[in-house]
Amino acid sequence: MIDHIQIAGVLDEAACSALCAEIRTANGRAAELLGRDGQKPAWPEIRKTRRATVSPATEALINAVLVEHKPALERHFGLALGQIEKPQFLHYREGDFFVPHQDGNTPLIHDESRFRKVSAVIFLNRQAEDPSSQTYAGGSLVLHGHYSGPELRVAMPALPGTLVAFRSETTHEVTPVTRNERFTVVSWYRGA
Ligand SMILES: O=C(O)CCC(=O)C(=O)O
Ligand SMILES: [Fe+2]
Repeated sequence: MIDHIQIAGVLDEAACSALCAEIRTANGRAAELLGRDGQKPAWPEIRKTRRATVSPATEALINAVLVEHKPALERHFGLALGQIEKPQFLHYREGDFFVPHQDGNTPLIHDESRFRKVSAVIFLNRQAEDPSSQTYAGGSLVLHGHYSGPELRVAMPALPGTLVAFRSETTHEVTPVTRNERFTVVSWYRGA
């Protein structure tokens, strides 16, 4: 079992569509590793995605959603959560991906990421194999089981408006997008 939680409907379909449109047209840049402002772009063999700069109102909307669902995550993971990191608004185009990685909370790495306890991803559009202008193919968020256990890979269903959260030390990846564009918002809850 890979500890995670899915909460459907944190944003409605209209809000998801509006967000996708805003991310697509907003200024953006190659996303970094760790998401630190001013950091040099990630090596393209590790992470390839565009990070958009959205309006303050949109950022406030997402912050409110992340705050609203914090108690459910605290109950699920049995953790007291504190600060929420600045959300990232991600736009994956064909060929974009993020190799298997951990977001933080690993005792081996002593950087900002050690404060991250729970990672959250909000899906903004739908993954589907049959072509439609509204959906994308590939681009699965796949959680990996702990290396010490049986080999386990669990793809998260990408439903617009669904929030998926997992412990930040969980290895996960985004497989390459093979058709169209994928939109997500990601953020991290730190320990209280
Ligand atoms: O876009 C996603 O589904 C996840 C991205 C991710 O793993 C990250 O930004 O650390
Ligand atoms: Fe991640």
